[in-house]
Amino acid sequence: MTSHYLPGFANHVSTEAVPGALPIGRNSPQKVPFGLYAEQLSGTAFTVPRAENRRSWLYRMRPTANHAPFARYEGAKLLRSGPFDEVPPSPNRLRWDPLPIPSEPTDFVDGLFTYGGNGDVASGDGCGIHLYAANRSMRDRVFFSADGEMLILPQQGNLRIVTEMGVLDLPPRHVALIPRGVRFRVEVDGPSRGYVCENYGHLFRLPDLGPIGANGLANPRDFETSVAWFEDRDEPTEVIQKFQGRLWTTTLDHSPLDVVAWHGNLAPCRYDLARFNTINTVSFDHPDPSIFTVLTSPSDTPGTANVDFVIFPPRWMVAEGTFRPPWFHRNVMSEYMGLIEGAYDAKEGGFAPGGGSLHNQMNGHGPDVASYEKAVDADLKPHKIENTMAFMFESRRVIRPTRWASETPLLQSDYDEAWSGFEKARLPR
Ligand SMILES: O=C(O)Cc1cc(O)ccc1O
Ligand SMILES: [Fe+2]
Repeated sequence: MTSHYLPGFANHVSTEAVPGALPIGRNSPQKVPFGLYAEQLSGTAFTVPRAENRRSWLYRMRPTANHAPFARYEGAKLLRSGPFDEVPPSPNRLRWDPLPIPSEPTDFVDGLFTYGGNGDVASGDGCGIHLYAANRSMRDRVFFSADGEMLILPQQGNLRIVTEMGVLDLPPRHVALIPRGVRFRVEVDGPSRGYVCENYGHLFRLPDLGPIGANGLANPRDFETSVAWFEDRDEPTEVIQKFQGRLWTTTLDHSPLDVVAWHGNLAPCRYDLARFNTINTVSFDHPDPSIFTVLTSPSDTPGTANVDFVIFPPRWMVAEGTFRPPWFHRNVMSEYMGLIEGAYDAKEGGFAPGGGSLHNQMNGHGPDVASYEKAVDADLKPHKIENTMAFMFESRRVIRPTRWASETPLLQSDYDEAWSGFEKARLPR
């Protein structure tokens, strides 16, 4: 199996795995080539403005509609959805050690652990924040979320995400975006761990660039969209769906990854975070982290994101007369952070790849004592931060941890110590 890609973010593309499979000039001809079945998959309401409208037409070997009833699925026991009301949301700064790789055979679906989230799947806003830890590929089963699109960030292990609309190879430092409803299986090549943002709200899009201009940050051409690929496999295949926060299962007598051709602007894509054109100060002061936004899911209030996906990539630090790491702050937005590799410049210890932290609305955080002292004493020569890739899911709504995330021994009980022991300022007498 080879994977190929088409360049661009949310472009209108046409792709066929068998020449002649894609109808020309109309979406739903009386007779589809080869007896394929035409199916529209919409990601936005039909009548949203054209610039926001996302949908694709799929041409498949059997209609999706042909299935037995779904019954409740009892795996993935720690997967949760909004509303997140198992425990009162904590104002405390929380940090978790890396999620261990399971010792039992576990695939991507059963290896999903929800740390928290906000909003509500029923009203279509907010997000769920999950980690996965898996050691085997999904076999004879596929998954989809009817509750939101899934942003997947591997931290350890290469993923191959085999979807209805093509194949994405996804090593660490890449991100994949799988539209709501698209069925996929995740194949692993060994112990695998990573982060998932399940976005219940408006679809992720590239942020506006304002005075930055027409280029910069994540450039559209660097997103890679899958091309049509299918399997003609008449073997029992389980379909697990997440619907209104719960998992459901049914079994088909064939693989539903049978889309021979498709066209449209709603499709899985991937992006190599190394392509991010990082923009930062060349004078003084540490900019607001919005300068590092890769993708944003807007809310209905302009500039106030349902979720921003933000990265802290390798970059030159050149600011003069400046405290260079992130400053102390209390924000109206809430922040979940994870680490793909290396270390983060605001934390000298305790924030490890595969771990995570949560800093909720109005609760003070910033550099720990050790990174503060190091930065205050630093010789401010140009300096390159290398071998690092932290990220943030930042949201207008408080991120409410799940019961599991609030009670797991992975939660660091001493996290507040990161900010204890700062010397009192000395005022002139
Ligand atoms: O480390 C954090 O808390 C994230 C963060 C980074 C930054 O550069 C500025 C503000 C901010 O919240
Ligand atoms: Fe922060």
